[in-house]
Amino acid sequence: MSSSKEEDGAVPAAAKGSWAPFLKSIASFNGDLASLTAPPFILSSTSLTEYSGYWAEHPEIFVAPAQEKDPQKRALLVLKWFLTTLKQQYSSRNEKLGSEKKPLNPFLGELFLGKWKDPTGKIGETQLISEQVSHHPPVTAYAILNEKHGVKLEGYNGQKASFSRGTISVRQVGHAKYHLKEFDEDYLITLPSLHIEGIVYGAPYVELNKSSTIISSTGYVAQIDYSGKGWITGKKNTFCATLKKEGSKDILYTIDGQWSDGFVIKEGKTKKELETYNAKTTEITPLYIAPIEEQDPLESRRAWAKVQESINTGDLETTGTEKSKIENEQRELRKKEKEEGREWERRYFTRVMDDPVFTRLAESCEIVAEEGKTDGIWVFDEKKFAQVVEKARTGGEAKAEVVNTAA
Ligand SMILES: CC(C)CCC[C@@H](C)[C@H]1CC[C@H]2[C@@H]3[C@@H](O)C=C4C[C@@H](O)CC[C@]4(C)[C@H]3CC[C@]12C
Repeated sequence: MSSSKEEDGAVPAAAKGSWAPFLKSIASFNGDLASLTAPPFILSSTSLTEYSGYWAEHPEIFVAPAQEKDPQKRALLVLKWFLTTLKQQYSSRNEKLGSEKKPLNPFLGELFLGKWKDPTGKIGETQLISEQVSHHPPVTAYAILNEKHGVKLEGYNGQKASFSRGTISVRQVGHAKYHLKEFDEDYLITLPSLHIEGIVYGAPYVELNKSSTIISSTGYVAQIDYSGKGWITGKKNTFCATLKKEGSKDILYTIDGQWSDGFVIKEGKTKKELETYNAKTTEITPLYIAPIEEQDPLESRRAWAKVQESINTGDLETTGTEKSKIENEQRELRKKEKEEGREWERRYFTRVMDDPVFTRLAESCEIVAEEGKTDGIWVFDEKKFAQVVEKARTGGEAKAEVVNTAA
């Protein structure tokens, strides 16, 4: 874990009294991030269901592999896309809001829906479907679809946390699958574990740990090793990735850099520089979502509207009251379901015990055993999706759209 003097005094003066008791409380933390009572200045008004959108904030990079005929170069483009998502996933709150924040804990069935439009017509529309498929333990499932290029990303994500030596360590449970229709090609993406730095200074930020992997059905394996700023050497958010053919020691490509800053792609043998990527200057495409009044009552921004407004204005009393209203409503729903002997029907996802694509690709890495612990695998249910699309079509629910301006 790193430390620096510049982080001293990061806790806002008015909040200083609440940070020490918070530090004490996390020392006896039980691993359930949702149950952490964080001081108000560290609360975000964004629900965790929104985080699924970080996978495709550069739609042109998301669909680029679909336009590449060479399987080796395609595997490289998938790795490149994955690396470009890291800045958004893990440091965007820090940059926008001044520090990492604690997101709103989504309720079961919560939805976050949107699309990235494409006025050029070259990329086509990319659609986001994110749904909270479990509340205890919290699990968010997502699908990101681009019909024009036949690209589909689906996955799910939960977190297991622990506290030791002044930091919160988080292991991500779940995985993502990237599918290219034209080549009938799949990529299994494992999720990096992370820890929160800067907690003692009241300026939390995320650092990624160890390594993660991308395995393709065409036999390419990418390994990404993460490291951070140490006491003496190293830069924050550093990584070093390699792409190899499965079973071979030859490195086809290397990609090195800082995921929050930029990286360089080089050819393995010759070390010839092929491309550089600047994470700071590459603009994101804003997600378009329906205006609140036209959203489904289960959609995140509509359901949490009052809580979000009160967090943003610092009205703690209303935050508490409005949050309790949602929690009580949820408790009532679960009670009723139990009495009636039924389970909440997920709108877009289904839990399966065996996913052939996952099993085939996971065989060559260590994640199979881990997945067993998640009590099944959440998959995007095309049938359910088709039914929702049909219902919207016949019901004539044309939704107007606005730019997503939230932090
Ligand atoms: C700030 C701290 C004191 C409270 C703890 C907040 C904790 C629950 C947050 C902090 C970072 C969050 C990660 C976030 O970095 C990015 C992602 C990637 C996304 O695809 C899935 C969610 C996840 C893992 C967030 C989970 C909630 C975390 C750990």
